[in-house]
Parts: sequence; structure tokens; C-alpha cells
Amino acid sequence: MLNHLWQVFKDYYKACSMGNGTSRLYSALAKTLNSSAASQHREYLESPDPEHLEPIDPKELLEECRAVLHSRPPRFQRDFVDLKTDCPSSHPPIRVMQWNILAQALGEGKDNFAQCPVEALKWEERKCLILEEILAYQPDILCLQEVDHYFDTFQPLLSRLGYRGTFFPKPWSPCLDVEHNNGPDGCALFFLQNRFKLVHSTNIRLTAMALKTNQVAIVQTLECKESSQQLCVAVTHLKARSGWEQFRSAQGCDLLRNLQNLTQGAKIPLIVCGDFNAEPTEDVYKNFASSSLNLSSAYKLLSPDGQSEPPYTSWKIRTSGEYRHTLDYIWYSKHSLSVRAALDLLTEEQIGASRLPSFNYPSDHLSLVCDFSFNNEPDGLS
Ligand SMILES: NC(=O)C1=CN([C@@H]2O[C@H](COP(=O)(O)OP(=O)(O)OC[C@H]3O[C@@H](n4cnc5c(N)ncnc54)[C@H](OP(=O)(O)O)[C@@H]3O)[C@@H](O)[C@H]2O)C=CC1
Ligand SMILES: [Mg+2]
Repeated sequence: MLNHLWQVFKDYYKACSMGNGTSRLYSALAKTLNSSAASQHREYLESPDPEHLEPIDPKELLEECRAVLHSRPPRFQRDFVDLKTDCPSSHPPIRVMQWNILAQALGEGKDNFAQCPVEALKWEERKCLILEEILAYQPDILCLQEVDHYFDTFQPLLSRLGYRGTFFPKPWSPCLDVEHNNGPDGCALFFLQNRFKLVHSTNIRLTAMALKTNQVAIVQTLECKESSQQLCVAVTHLKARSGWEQFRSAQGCDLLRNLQNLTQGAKIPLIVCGDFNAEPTEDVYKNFASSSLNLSSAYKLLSPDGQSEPPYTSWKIRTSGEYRHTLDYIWYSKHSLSVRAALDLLTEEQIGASRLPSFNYPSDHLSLVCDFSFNNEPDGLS
């Protein structure tokens, strides 16, 4: 106990000398004094045994994560913006989270982040920041890109939190080029099993100009247990880098074609989450905005006129320069779904001069979170 307290105080001085806030520290200190702290006893974080299936209380996992992160600056506050409160709904909203979490192997071995300290990228702590973000918003549906710790971290932990997960790795993941990698990165889709039943699941290797590419998508049809309404959800991560705009556009066309079939010609309401690696000026964005699937991009609703995308969803400094781009989107069927609320983005001040990732935030992409409801509920309330 004394040793642990001494460590907490050492961490306190370290945090102060870094000029960071101390609220995490107070919480860790209180925990140490009040109980046999979770920081000493990482029951969930250190035993992600796939055979271990007892449910986890999200609050307890969050406490474990906070104990691991006690010497880091506190999480930034992000608020939900209410967008549609006039229409009452008899069912709880469906919360959807879209997030490129940054593959561990790419962050350490390929991305060339120039301002992010290497200590901020340590997996044992960074994974707690990622889990903390997921646990803070508790999405019903979670769509992730750049997942290279599915089997050892996210699948075992999230399944004990009540999620069913699906992972589809990239066929030639660039993670595999990195020494000591943890396997390929890919897309993952999780949904809460107490809210949805899986009706249909498809893994798609996207094509461009009739050729198979290195980019993938997962598309699932879910049935809401409360309303019996069906919902189709897709997650994707399109080809990165400038010079590949036509390639991304072709991949987007392939995904749209697949989605036409999987939604039975737009009959089933659809949500598409992705890191499209494309600004709104690109063809792939325009094709999604004008498709016969009648999709709209949820985060436009945060702009004053409801017509503009946010100024950024990804902000980083590489050795090659600073990159601030809007690349991530949550598309939804605009006639059958409404966005009731959306999580505001981090401000430039919160992101800080070194940009992302950082000690505060684990990825170079921000998470996007929206609450949806169906427009036509069977009981006719909305
Ligand atoms: N062995 C083989 O035959 C093959 C191997 N490969 C491997 O895959 C790699 C390419 O795969 P592909 O899927 O097309 O990759 P992408 O070009 O789509 O990028 C892969 C990752 O790199 C990140 N990234 C984007 N821009 C940069 C940058 N400027 N510097 C560093 N990282 C960046 C992206 O992150 P974000 O999305 O966040 O921007 C993305 O997650 C090749 O480099 C090779 O290693 C690929 C095909 C065949
Ligand atoms: Mg990346």
C-alpha cells in the first residue's frame, strides 16, 4: 500500500511538471486510500481470456482504465448537441459511434507523427484511452477502423460488456510490415445484443475498376428488439493518400452497389460509418450524397446552416507536414431516420498545438457519435 501511495505521489509530481490537470490523480488517490485500488488489481484489463465470459460492469472497467491513466491529463469534455427534440419517440435512441482508432503498429511504425511523444503511444495506456472513450459514450453500435488488437483486446472485453463483434482484416494490412506487429488491421463492427438481433452479415473486399483492392467493409442487417424494425449498418475504411481520388471513388461506387442489394433497394434504413479518407469535395463524397439510397451526412447538422461538414475530423503533424482534414462520416437514410443528437468535436484549443494523437487523445481521428431514431415507429408516435 505504502509503495503504491509513493508511486501515486511520484506520478502527481510528474503530472504537475508536465503542466497537466490533476483530476485523474485525485480520483486515483482517493481510490488508493479508500480501497485496494483497481490500479493494483487489473482484473479485466489483464485477463482478456476468450474463455472468460462473465459479464463486466462497464463502470468497473472504466475505473480500471482510469486507474491506469491516473498520471495522464484528464479527458476533454465533449457535449452532445440536441438536434431534434420536437418529435417524441417511444423507443430509446440508437447511439452509433464511428472511430478510426489508429492501428497500434501504424502509430508506432508507419504514421511518422512528428509531435506525439512515443510514451503517449504505449499500447497498455493508449488502449485504456480508447476503452475510456467507448465506455464514456456507451454506443449501441460501434464502427471502428484500424483495429489491430481485435482478438486480444476489443473482442474479449466488449463481448463481456454485451456486444457481439465482427472483424474483417485488410488482406495486405500495412501493419504487417511493422516489426513486432500484432497482426493485420481492419474494420470491426460491434452491436449491443440486448438491443439488436443479427439478421444478416456480409464481409466485402471492395473492388475498383473491376480489381480487388486492399480495402474492406462489413455490412450487417440488424433487427431492433424493442421495435422489430430492421436497420442495415456498414463500416468501411477507404484507400488513403492524395493521388488516389479516382480509386476511392470507384471503391465508394462498389460499396454503394453492394448496399443497394443489401438494403433491398433502399427499403431497409441504412447507416454507413467510415473513414472515407476523402474531403467533401471529392467524388466519393458527392456520389454518396447524391445516391439513390437517399443518404445524408449526420455531422453536417452541427453546422449553422446544416449544409457544411465540420472543419476537421482528423488533425495530425507528420514529419512531412501538418494535416487537418474532414475524412470521417456517418451517413444515414434521411427519409427513414432522424439524428436526435450529435457529439460535438474537440476544439482546436482542446486538441492542442501538438495535434493528435496525444497524451489526452489516443487517435489522429476524432470519434463521431450520433443518436438516431426511426421516423416511422410502428406505434405512430413520430
Ligand atoms: N505485400 C503485398 O503484396 C502488398 C502489401 N501492401 C502493403 O499495404 C500498404 C498499402 O496498403 P493500403 O491499404 O493501400 O494503405 P493506405 O494507403 O490506404 O494507407 C494505409 C494506412 O496508412 C495511413 N496513412 C495515410 N497516409 C499516410 C502517410 N502519409 N504516412 C503514413 N501513413 C499514412 C492510413 O491512415 P488513415 O486512413 O488514418 O489516413 C492507413 O491506415 C503498402 O505500403 C504495403 O505495405 C499492399 C498491397 C499489397
Ligand atoms: Mg491512420
